[in-house]
Formats: sequence, structure tokens, C-alpha cells
Amino acid sequence: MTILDKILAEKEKEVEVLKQHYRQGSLQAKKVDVSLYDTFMKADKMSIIAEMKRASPSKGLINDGVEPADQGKLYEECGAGAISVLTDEPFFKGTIEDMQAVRSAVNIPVLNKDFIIDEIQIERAYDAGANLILLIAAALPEPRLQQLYQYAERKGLEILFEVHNEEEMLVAKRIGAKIVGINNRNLKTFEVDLAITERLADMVDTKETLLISESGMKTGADVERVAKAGARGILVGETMMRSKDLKETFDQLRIPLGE
Ligand SMILES: O=P(O)(O)OC[C@@H](O)[C@@H](O)c1c[nH]c2ccccc12
Repeated sequence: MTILDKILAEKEKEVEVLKQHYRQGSLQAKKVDVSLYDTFMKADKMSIIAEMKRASPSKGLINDGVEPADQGKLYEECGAGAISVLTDEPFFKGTIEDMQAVRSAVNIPVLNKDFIIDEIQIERAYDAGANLILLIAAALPEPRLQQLYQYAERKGLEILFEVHNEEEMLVAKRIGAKIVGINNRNLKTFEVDLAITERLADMVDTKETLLISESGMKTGADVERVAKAGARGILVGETMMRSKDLKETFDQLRIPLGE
């Protein structure tokens, strides 16, 4: 059993509980109407989705000491284009309340980072003020991904569609994903390799599709690599959560983008 299988098995249970207990509209949140796609496509620097990530299955505890609202505000002040908040509790120590707290504190798009397998999670993300949800190609069969994609779109949410290999990139294209995240980390083995972005970026027309390179970004040189491949955005968790000087970290990673 891979870690992804374990997480998905846990999600099935969570969804059952949500279906019994979650009342639609029971969460109240500020709504911020900005499109990540539009702002990232227009930016002349690498855009950063900074992540609120206390822990992970591959790294264990990363930083348990930050307040989500404070961290979110800091990210925004330092130049984040969006904020990703992990809301998975068993494996990442996040909660939906973390996302609500960040949502109230900032005015940039917020991504609900979770393993979405059911419409009810999309309802909850929407109610809690998310602008975007994550859909992971490796988590579900294509027809189900398609349904959830359309469901989220109808609610006015944007979708970060995450892929890790050629086959999944073809699924992204068939579904018509506008924002594609190439995860450099294999969710089954935890291996991280920026060459994944270089390999898969070639398959898309980056004039139409917004490419985000996810995971393993530490230095300006890493960012140069994925920028060259065609990424206009990066998703950075651990490096942000461990940074002692966020302003400096952002300045290093927000490199100018050529044409
Ligand atoms: O901490 P990193 O290596 O910067 O990675 C961030 C982000 O890409 C990673 O948290 C992630 C990418 N896809 C996911 C899917 C589920 C949970 C987490 C993730």
C-alpha cells in the first residue's frame, strides 16, 4: 500500500462523516473575488503560491509553531500571489479552520489543499472561502475527475489540476484544465525531481495553460530551471515554513520571467 492509498482510504472515512454531519452553508467566510489564472498569466515575475504546511508524511513535523493567520499575512506582505492551506488533519496536521483563518487575514486567492474525492469537500471549501481547490489526477479515475472538475467550476472555483506523469498530463488536457500543477514529488515514493517539470511542460501550450511547478523548490537556481521549462508559478511549502527571513526567501524565488 502506498502512502497515497493510505491517505485516500482515510479520506473515504472523512467524507462519510462529512456527509452525515456537514450542513451546507454552515461555515461563513469572507469572499475574495480574484482569479489566480488571470493574475499569474499577467505577472512579469515568477508567481508564488506559498503553503501553510505544519507537517507532511515525507518530512514529519516541519513547523508546528506558526499561527495560520499571521503566516498568511506575512506571505501576502512578502509578495505571495496566492496561499495554499493544507486542511488534511491525519497526515498534514491541517484543518479547515486554518484555511478560514488565512482567508480572513488576506486578500489574495486561497487554495484548499486536500485530497478531494467527493463533492461535499468542494462544498466545504467553497463555504470556507476558498478560491481554488486541488484535484490530484493520481487519486481518481478520469470520469470522476471530470465530474469534480465541472462541479467546482460551476461553483465559480478555480481548479489546480495536479499531474506527475505523461498519462496524467493527457488527462489534464482532455479535461481542459486551465491551471496545471506539475508535482515534482511522486506521491507514492516521495521522490522529488525537478526534471519532471522539464519533461511534462513540453506537452502543453503555455500561452493558454497556466503551469505551476510544485514541490522541492529551495533556491533561485531551482526556480530558474522550472521557469525555463515554462512554469509561471511555483508552489512552495517547506522552504517557506522553515524560512527565518521570508522577505529574503521571496526575493530569491521571485525571479523575473522572460517572454
Ligand atoms: O513542501 P514543498 O516540497 O515545497 O511542496 C509543497 C507542495 O507542492 C506539496 O505540499 C504538495 C504538492 N501536491 C500535494 C498534494 C497533497 C499534499 C501536499 C502536496
